[in-house]
Amino acid sequence: MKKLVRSFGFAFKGLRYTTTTQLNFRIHLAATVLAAAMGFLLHIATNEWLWITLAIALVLITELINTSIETLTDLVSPTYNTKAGHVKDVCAGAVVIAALFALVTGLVIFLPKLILLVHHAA
Ligand SMILES: Nc1ncnc2c1ncn2[C@@H]1O[C@H](COP(=O)(O)OP(=O)(O)OP(=O)(O)O)[C@@H](O)[C@H]1O
Repeated sequence: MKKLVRSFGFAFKGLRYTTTTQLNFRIHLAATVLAAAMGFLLHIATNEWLWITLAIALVLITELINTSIETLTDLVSPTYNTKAGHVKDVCAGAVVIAALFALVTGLVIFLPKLILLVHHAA
């Protein structure tokens, strides 16, 4: 049990490190809060919550892995190296794919509801 608590402590240390050092992660967290607020305000359905949660998790997880691999790359290759560049670029590509998935998911779920809201208000 003590070991489990310690592991959670390390995991939160990693989350804190990423939050304090990575602007992109903070932006993703802000987007998470915005999406959750919109979800509550627009009363989205259970299956829509699942899609939004999946999109949020994918973006945050890829950003965490990206930060981890970036840090490791800097440790292994502090000077310029073409392969180190590729490693970082590929990781950044994974984050972009996740972010695009989140964008499409958000648009598909929120846009029709927002359009309806605007129509009703007009
Ligand atoms: N050691 C290196 N050798 C070759 N190219 C590198 C190296 N370090 C970085 N690069 C190139 O510069 C780009 C940006 O690297 P950097 O480490 O600044 O990532 P970043 O996404 O800006 O990180 P951060 O999220 O910390 O701002 C990489 O994607 C890669 O193309």
